[in-house]
Amino acid sequence: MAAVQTLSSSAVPTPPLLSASKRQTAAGGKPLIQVQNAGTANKKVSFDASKHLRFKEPSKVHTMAELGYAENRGVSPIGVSEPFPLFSPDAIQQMRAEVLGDEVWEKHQYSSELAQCQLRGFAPDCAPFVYDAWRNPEVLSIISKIAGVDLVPVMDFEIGHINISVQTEEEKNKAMAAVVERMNRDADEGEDIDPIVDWHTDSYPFVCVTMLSDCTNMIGGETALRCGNGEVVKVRGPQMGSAVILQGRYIEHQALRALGTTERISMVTSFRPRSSAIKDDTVLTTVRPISDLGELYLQFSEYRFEMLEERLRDMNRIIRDRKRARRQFDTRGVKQFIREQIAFLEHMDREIVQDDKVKKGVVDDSHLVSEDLRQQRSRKRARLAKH
Ligand SMILES: O=C(O)CCC(=O)C(=O)O
Ligand SMILES: [Fe+2]
Repeated sequence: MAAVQTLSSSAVPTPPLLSASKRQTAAGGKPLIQVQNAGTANKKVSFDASKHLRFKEPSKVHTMAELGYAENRGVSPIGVSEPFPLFSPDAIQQMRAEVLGDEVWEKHQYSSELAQCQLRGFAPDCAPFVYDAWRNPEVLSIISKIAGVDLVPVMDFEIGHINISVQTEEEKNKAMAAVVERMNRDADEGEDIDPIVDWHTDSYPFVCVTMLSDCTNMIGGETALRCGNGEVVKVRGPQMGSAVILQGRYIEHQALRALGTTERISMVTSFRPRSSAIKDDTVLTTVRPISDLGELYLQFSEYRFEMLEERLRDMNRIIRDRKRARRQFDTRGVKQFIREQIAFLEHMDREIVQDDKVKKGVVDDSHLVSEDLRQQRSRKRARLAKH
């Protein structure tokens, strides 16, 4: 097992293993979660960047090169940022009130092998504040500057994806006791067997992970990243109102389990480059089994077809301009362009899997790049099958 280092300077203890623990989440029902401090959230508030932003630059961003990856692996040389303050406490309360409303839990809750409880696709209908926040030009400009590339939300369905982990006070204490007991037995295999979100690469180029829970007493809860050389490093998780930006399509990562708190609710919004000229390696592997398929396929097709329209228009302009300038037709260049667009369409055809072939909650292994993580996953499957 590779050594684990911490990228951040702050001393965050490693969340150790819990042998037989089962994180309690809302599988099916809505847990009791404190939604608001008296009154704020009942008022309908519109997102206003001048009131709701508390942005401060991250202390550091780590490049792909620093993580041991080639600079041209992704769509930007930036790999991951340290956590940075983004939204005001009022904004977070407003987001919590929208996200934790009954309608969202009834209509938009999903669960998969990778993560036990997620809320998805609710923002346009049920969470106008969340929806507007992530489409706000000032917010997009902040995210883009840190990411090193101009970004837009990948599609409406992915605005405000929520990962939920909740436990009662009693479960929290039990989990802590189990960890202490395990540490005494010194049985650290270096593997978090009950992470909040297991090892994966994201389906989309960039994510912004925003914390909606109070993490003052949280132990763990960081993001583990796998470097180019196989080493595992950790980035400090964000505090309430803070965020982390990660080029998650190109870096295997895992959201480590959090101890010492009764809830960890994170909001993960996914982004793609604004420019249609930049490659779009988006896949639907991790999201197909936890989505309204019709909605996901429609939005994926819509933005990819728009990209294609723009690319074709741009290419037409180029060939007409050459003609006007009395230059020869660029046969080689145009053929290359055609091949790239064929590959672009073939990629779409592969990602849009027939509805009856998609199993709810079941993710295959194509989101894992490294052989040892694939093996770790099959060991875990075997272990779960026994219980
Ligand atoms: O909850 C988090 O910290 C983010 C987890 C993650 O990597 C994901 O949802 O893709
Ligand atoms: Fe992720």
